[in-house]
Amino acid sequence: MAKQYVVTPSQMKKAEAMCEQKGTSCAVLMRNVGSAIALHISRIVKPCRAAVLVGSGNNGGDGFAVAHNLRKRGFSPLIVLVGSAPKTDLAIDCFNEYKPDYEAVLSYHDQPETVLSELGSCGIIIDCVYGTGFHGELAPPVRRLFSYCNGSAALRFCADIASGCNATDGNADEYSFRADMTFALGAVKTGQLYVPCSEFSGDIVLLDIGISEACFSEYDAELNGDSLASHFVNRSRITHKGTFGRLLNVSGSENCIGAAWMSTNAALRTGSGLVTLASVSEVTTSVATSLHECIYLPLGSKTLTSDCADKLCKNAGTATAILFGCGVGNSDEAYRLLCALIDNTSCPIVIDADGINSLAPHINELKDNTGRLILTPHIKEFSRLSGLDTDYILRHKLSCAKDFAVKYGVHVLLKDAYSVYASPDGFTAVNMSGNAALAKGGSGDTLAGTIGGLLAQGIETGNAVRLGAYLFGLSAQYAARERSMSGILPSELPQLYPYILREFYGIA
Ligand SMILES: NC(=O)C1=CN([C@@H]2O[C@H](COP(=O)(O)OP(=O)(O)OC[C@H]3O[C@@H](n4cnc5c(N)ncnc54)[C@H](OP(=O)(O)O)[C@@H]3O)[C@@H](O)[C@H]2O)[C@@H](O)CC1
Ligand SMILES: Nc1ncnc2c1ncn2[C@@H]1O[C@H](COP(=O)(O)OP(=O)(O)O)[C@@H](O)[C@H]1O
Repeated sequence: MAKQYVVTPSQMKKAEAMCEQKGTSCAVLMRNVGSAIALHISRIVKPCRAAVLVGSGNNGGDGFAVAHNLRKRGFSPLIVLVGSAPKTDLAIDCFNEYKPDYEAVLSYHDQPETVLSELGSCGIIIDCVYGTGFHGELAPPVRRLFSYCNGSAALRFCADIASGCNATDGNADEYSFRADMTFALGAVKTGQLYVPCSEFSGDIVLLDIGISEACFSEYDAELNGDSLASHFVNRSRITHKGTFGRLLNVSGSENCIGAAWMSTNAALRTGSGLVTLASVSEVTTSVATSLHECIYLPLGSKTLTSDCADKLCKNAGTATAILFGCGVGNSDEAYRLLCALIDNTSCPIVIDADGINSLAPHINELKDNTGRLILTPHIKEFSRLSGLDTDYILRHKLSCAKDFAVKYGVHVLLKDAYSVYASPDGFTAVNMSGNAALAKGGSGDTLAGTIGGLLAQGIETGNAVRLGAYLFGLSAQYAARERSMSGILPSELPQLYPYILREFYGIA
């Protein structure tokens, strides 16, 4: 299972050049693009009339190869030249080679009205107008074309990146092509992680086009992927519960009982040997009615206070990981409890939700052994921690997470539709598993419990955080295979972990 990357267009060019040096030409890559995209489309759409919008560069060249391969799969491809005829040698060669396969070739410049009317009878539209070479703004006629496409009932796909979007910074012309699905070619492009480009991209599917891992000498981030499953703890025969670690979960308060339930449930489902829930008695009593494998440590009533620090720290002595903060309430008391745990333990501590909020005003007081702290903020929480504006964070997620992690010596999982992990030494990875089913209260609690449960089993910190985020996202995708995303609940997802691990990775 090869590593996959997030790259800028210039880093991609270097990878393509390296690929050529290793013996695979760009002409071959372009043909690989054609077959990979056509195969993927044919798995989700029945053969139909397909409009392929092509530009004059190599993204357009991809379009000629896609049309040729769609034809082989029973589609009827209509080529629409947007702008001038193909200009690059690669694109010209592809066009000439595959010309006989096309139902027709129309020039949008010469016959705009004919093109718009023909588009109306196409079941799918594939945008191969501009790829990583796009710069500036769309010309008014192209805006008109894309507005028409964006309003049509056809299923819309993009080759590499939605036309009108900048592949480096994610800026986009407001009339950019709006895809249901974008096929990122060889690597995800950095701009696709950022709004507004991410909003034009639909689902991003990364396609292998034959550029090997070794060709990527430079990249902005690694992508979380299936290889992370190898970090899952092997359950060999001669083991006992102590073999699989002990998580102390300090979560919940009178009004947030569910946060404690969801995080504890998720931790149990990762295979953690022992999970203790420390919370106010209303929470422990309530959670105990439905989670039977957990141990409970009741601490006072209504909300957690620093009065229980001694009792908590005594219990924390045997923990192999701690989760602090889901639904504990944002207060100085919570901060003091967190400090007591940091001062009196040496295991990794996941700090989530109100743990983050109560830490935020004191972030500059963090000192020494911070390398074992894992902060899992969503964008707003990260804004509180860093003082940065949420719009700025959304457009600079990679550098924001990385700079913060390095500055404070902590691990960060900056959560969003595409979450960013950054380690204290500046390594960054992006998680793209998941879907909009996760856009619900309780997802963060479930994820925090997942990461806590994995950490407790002794998985190296960065790997545990990345594996937790990846597995959690996969569970949402798995659930959405049979059910609508709207009604899938975060609390239901951990029960899918064992199925995913068995079905996809053969993990016992
Ligand atoms: N190299 C490889 O090995 C492989 C590359 N691959 C594919 O190549 C893509 C990159 O191709 P690329 O570099 O040719 O750029 P591309 O995105 O087609 O656009 C360039 C054209 O658009 C034009 N243009 C730009 N902005 C404009 C504007 N606002 N308004 C109007 N025109 C504008 C620009 O004009 P110019 O800047 O010259 O004025 C030029 O004509 C990449 O995304 C992937 O799909 C794959 O096949 C895998 C192998
Ligand atoms: N559209 C989406 N696509 C993928 N993941 C999402 C999406 N929306 C939310 N998530 C994930 O759901 C989680 C939400 O976390 P958070 O906002 O802390 O939830 P809560 O505090 O309500 O429990 C994060 O892991 C985030 O990555």
